[in-house]
Amino acid sequence: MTAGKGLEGVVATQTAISSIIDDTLTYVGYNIDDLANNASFEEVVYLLWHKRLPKADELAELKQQLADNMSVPQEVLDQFRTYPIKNVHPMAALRTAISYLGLFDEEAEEMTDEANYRKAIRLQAKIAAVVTAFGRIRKGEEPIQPKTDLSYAANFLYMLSGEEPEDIEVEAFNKALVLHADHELNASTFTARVCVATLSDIYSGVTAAIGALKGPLHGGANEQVMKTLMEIGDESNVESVIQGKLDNKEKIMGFGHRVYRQGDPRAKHLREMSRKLTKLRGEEKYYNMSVKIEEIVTSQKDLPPNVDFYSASVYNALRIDHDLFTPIFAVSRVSGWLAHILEQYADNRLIRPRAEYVGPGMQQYVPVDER
Ligand SMILES: CC(=O)SCCNC(=O)CCNC(=O)[C@H](O)C(C)(C)COP(=O)(O)OP(=O)(O)OC[C@H]1O[C@@H](n2cnc3c(N)ncnc32)[C@H](O)[C@@H]1OP(=O)(O)O
Ligand SMILES: O=C([O-])CC(=O)C(=O)O
Repeated sequence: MTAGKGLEGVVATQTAISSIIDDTLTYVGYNIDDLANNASFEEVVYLLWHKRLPKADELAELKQQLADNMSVPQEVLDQFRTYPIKNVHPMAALRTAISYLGLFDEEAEEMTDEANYRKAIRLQAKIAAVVTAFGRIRKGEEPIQPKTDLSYAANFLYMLSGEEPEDIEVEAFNKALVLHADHELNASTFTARVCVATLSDIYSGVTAAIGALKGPLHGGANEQVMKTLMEIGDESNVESVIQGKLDNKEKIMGFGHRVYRQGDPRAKHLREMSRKLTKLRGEEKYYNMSVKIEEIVTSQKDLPPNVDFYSASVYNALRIDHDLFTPIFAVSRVSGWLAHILEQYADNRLIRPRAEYVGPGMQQYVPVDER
């Protein structure tokens, strides 16, 4: 029997990295609420890659390795200045940059566990530098070198703005990174696993995953949520704009989910961060508009917000350009992609399902001048 068009409900592999059971999300058995409230992003990276939480010295070592590996070859930065068209989307630039980075990695084709782990560290470190450098270079600003004494979350914000972030900004950004790190067999992770199951290399797997994350039905939704908030503009317009979209059968970005039915457990953490940060900035309208949208969509369509919905107003309050929201998702999710890539290599089988043929029956070839 043919599976549903979107493979809904199909269990395509086994994983020990994360699970969604009865709308509860866990990373290696730890509830996402616990991790969001307590863990640093670096701890989560370690957890996903080693399937256990790090001891203090192991965490310190990983933090050091990430900080030490953030520099990016000059050639990768220089190519950001060469695009023939204006307004290249940062996800397109990121996809190219990660693929290009592979050309500077002496171990790119080395398939041992040790080499793959070293590449995972390099990719996790460099992706933050790539996204922040692109965000600056396109505005005519120079990239900023990371500070080795800052956390991963703080370094990202520092490399983007050039200013050391406040504690609350680091808290919000760290939480967002923790919440986006992994999510079972979502579309981009599945893409990464399919790619490396051919025994292709890590750079190919991550590049493919970035392409899948870019779309607005997946990671690209966070930028679209901000677009909706900007279009609404003012709290008084929420009802008319959202009702208009629903009447037109348009999707409201940041709502609905393929797996969650009662709601995405990550959304409440981002909602609370959005409340706090927008208040601090005197920009409560983005939070208030979001809450109103949630009320309308939940009551009319019975669709709760997903992780992308409140992350938009959080990143906006962190003064991040709207088209960098999805690259930030990739900065976090690469940790999950890498964990899944390593898990796939460890027990590999080519992923190659079948398709049910629904085209014409047998036909006779007719030469072109007789057609
Ligand atoms: C990190 C992430 O990837 S989270 C998801 C991010 N994506 C988005 O926020 C984009 C908006 N949401 C969507 O497009 C969808 O909810 C998806 C793609 C996430 C999940 O889609 P599916 O599991 O395929 O749900 P499906 O499309 O079957 O939706 C069921 C019904 O709800 C409707 N629906 C689903 N999402 C929305 C939405 N955001 N706004 C309005 N209606 C919606 C569908 O139109 C459909 O209605 P119908 O039965 O009358 O045709
Ligand atoms: O799991 C999914 O389909 C999408 C999602 O929420 C994620 O990737 O975080």
